[in-house]
Amino acid sequence: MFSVSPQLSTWSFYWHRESKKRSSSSSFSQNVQKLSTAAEEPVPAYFVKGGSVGPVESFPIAQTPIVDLSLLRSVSSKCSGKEQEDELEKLKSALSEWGCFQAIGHGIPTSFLDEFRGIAKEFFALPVEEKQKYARDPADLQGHGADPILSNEQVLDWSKRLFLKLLALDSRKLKLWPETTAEFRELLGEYFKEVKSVIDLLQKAMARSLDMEENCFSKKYGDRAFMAARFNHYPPCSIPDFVLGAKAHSDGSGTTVLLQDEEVEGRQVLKDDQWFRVPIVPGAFVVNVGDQMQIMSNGIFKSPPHRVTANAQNERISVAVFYFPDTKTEVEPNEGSISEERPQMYKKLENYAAINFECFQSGKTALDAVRL
Ligand SMILES: O=C(O)CCC(=O)C(=O)O
Ligand SMILES: [Fe+2]
Repeated sequence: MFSVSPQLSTWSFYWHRESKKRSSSSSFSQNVQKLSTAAEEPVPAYFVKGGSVGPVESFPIAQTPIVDLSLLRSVSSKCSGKEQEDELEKLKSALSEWGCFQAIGHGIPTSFLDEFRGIAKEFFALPVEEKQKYARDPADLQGHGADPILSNEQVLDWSKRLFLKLLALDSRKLKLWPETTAEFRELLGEYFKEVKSVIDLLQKAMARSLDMEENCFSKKYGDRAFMAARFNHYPPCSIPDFVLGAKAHSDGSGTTVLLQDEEVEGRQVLKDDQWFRVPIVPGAFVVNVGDQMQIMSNGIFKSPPHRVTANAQNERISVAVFYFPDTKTEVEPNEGSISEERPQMYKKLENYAAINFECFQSGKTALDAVRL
């Protein structure tokens, strides 16, 4: 029905090891990019398998819950214990039914989010030669460009990305942080701090919503947790029904926090074999569970397949921040999520990104491969 590919950032851990093997497919990639940019028309390498995706309007709108993060902070004069319990319940049902929700009440001013989107738009609007200064090296994952191409059969995404690591601090490659707009570096540094504190709050709230010790998830991320930002740019596309801005995938992260375009829709989420359009909620983040949180919660929280449709008239941007456990910490279902009715579903594992990558190469789904 759909294929789930590993989220791009999970490839980073394998990039150096695998890059030598891929010189022929990376020249294929460059040729495809040149061809499609020159003609501004998607070439067949972008066509989704199985024909038309269908007109976007034919998909229902997702009634994903809206969770107010201000009610999840420790009980204060702002809310009663009962209000907090209700919001935790809403969070739990959102993550177990949809695997995602719209987060409001995060405390980050809308004006700051608008400014942040603005610098992303400014970057993508730069002339090709300017963006080239921040190009992804074929042997690396950080920088600007298209997704790495691992095989000639891979269907390409109608998008360009700027991928930058944020954590561990020593993995940042500042020379790839654009200097083209004066504030880019400063705003990204600020955005990182804000989103990190939202994620820290969420890890605790997710644990509490399952009646578990509030640090049981966060401590699994280890001393060298991995965090990265992916700025996505989806240009207009002349044949939107036959091309995807991002093909169906689940994120290999623990948690992903996404800032959507403020005007142009495009994200879809899969629930009960049906694709739904994710609406734009002004000032909200879309938060989704990644595969590793599905494992840590013993399958209670779902890592939802999602994708991005193409648009004939408008460009779209989004910024995803992924938070991953340290590759060396052991990830396994938390004890509190295992019971007689819900026996342990997943193995204890290290470096899920590696497993995800190997599975992708052999056409398997990583979450299935790590199931007991
Ligand atoms: O642009 C979007 O809405 C989704 C992007 C996404 O799924 C990703 O970057 O992993
Ligand atoms: Fe994603």
